[in-house]
Amino acid sequence: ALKKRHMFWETQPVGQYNNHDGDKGGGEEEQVDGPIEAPQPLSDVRQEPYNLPSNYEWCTCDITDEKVMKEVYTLLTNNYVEDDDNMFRFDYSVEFLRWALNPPGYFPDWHIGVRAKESKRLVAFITGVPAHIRAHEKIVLMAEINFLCVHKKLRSKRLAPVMIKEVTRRVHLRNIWQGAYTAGVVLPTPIATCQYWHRSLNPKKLIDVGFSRLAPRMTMSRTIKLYRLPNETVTPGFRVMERRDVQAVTRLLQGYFSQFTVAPHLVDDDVEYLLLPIENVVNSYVVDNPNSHEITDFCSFYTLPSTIIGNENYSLLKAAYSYYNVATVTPLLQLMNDALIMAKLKDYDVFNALDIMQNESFLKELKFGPGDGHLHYYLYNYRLKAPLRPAELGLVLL
Ligand SMILES: CCCCCCCCCCCCCC(=O)CSCCNC(=O)CCNC(=O)[C@H](O)C(C)(C)COP(=O)(O)OP(=O)(O)OC[C@H]1O[C@@H](n2cnc3c(N)ncnc32)[C@H](O)[C@@H]1OP(=O)(O)O
Ligand SMILES: CN(C)Cc1n[nH]c2ccc(-c3ccc(F)cc3OCCn3ccnc3)cc12
Repeated sequence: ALKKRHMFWETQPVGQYNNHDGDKGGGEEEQVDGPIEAPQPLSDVRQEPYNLPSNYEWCTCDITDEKVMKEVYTLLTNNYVEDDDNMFRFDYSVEFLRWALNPPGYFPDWHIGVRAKESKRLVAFITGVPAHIRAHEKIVLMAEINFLCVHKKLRSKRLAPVMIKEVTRRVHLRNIWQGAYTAGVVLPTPIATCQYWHRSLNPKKLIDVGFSRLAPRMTMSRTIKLYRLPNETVTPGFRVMERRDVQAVTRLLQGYFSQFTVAPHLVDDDVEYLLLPIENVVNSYVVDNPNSHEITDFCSFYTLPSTIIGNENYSLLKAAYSYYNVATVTPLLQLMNDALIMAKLKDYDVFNALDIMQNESFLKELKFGPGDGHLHYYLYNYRLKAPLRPAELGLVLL
């Protein structure tokens, strides 16, 4: 069969199919894990931005500026990722975007926009945030790339490669040479391909909007009963995470991540920033053992609604996404069921999870159903000897 050509990606330091009959390049010599290209001297990095089509200009989007954030929000809510049937489109909120783009050590000039010179309208966007990511036993400072978006009216003009080269250039100027990203599309070359799963919390709404369908021989009332959850959690000591829990949660996470081949390397400041609860952005809970007062377990989910495209009764699908969860005493199944109970109490319609980490151990039993697509994980300028199984992945990108 004809192999799909990637005229841009074949020029990039990513895993390639060298000859196009599909067998892996690299021939006989042993593939080792590690950078594909060596770092360049900073004086060799292109100093000026890449050329944009005339009538367009680069801008740096200041995420502390309310007006700019509104423009970013509006571009994304109208032009960002849709599901395969174009029924839903991610609706990242302004608070969520500010949280996602502002982690400790962030670089303002990695929040890159493209504006039309005349109207000054924001027509494209791409972001990077720095993160320490461990691959096997190596901790590498990488750029996590996200929110690549070109306005629907400017698609298929090869603008995306320019955006990618520009963010790469700015990352290089900070002496960082690796990147990490995920996408629903297949590109050269995934380090892992994961499946997403959905757990209905409000089955009636999900069926009304066409997100899910009534199972054969099931009535609506039977379906509502099937997904019903108690209105309080069952684990003794289960409570909202507080600042005083940060050190304990960091220790739990570092221990938990050590089993995965690729995982974030989080320190207290990261945990405090990423995992302390923020209303409508991220919810996190600990199990504080009532006797020992030891923090033995942790679970979290983030808030990412989707616009329901063209439905007259509902405009928004309120979705919770499983984030990081560590169970050392409480069974993971019970901990995640408590997370579902909290999500239902907070009026989410659906709870989503990838089959990464140990998630496969609870998905079916907690009545998750498989989603209709995949999420592919990628590293830039870093080769892994072999692709990973989802269970070997400990990294969640927003
Ligand atoms: C050292 C640090 C390194 C940092 C950098 C690391 C790398 C970071 C990489 C970025 C990671 C982002 C992660 C992220 O944000 C999470 S994935 C979400 C991406 N965004 C969306 O899906 C929003 C809706 N779609 C759009 O806005 C456009 O369709 C986009 C902008 C996606 C493509 O615009 P377009 O008008 O439809 O297309 P052209 O401009 O004509 O360009 C076509 C070329 O773009 C390649 N393409 C398409 N989708 C891609 C995707 N999701 N990643 C990478 N490449 C993607 C495609 O394969 C082709 O190249 P090829 O000919 O070689 O096949
Ligand atoms: C990760 N981050 C980079 C955003 C992103 N980009 N591309 C994607 C493709 C799938 C998922 C995803 C990840 C986990 C999950 F449980 C469900 C998902 O998508 C459902 C299908 N869908 C797509 C859009 N609206 C609904 C996220 C993303």
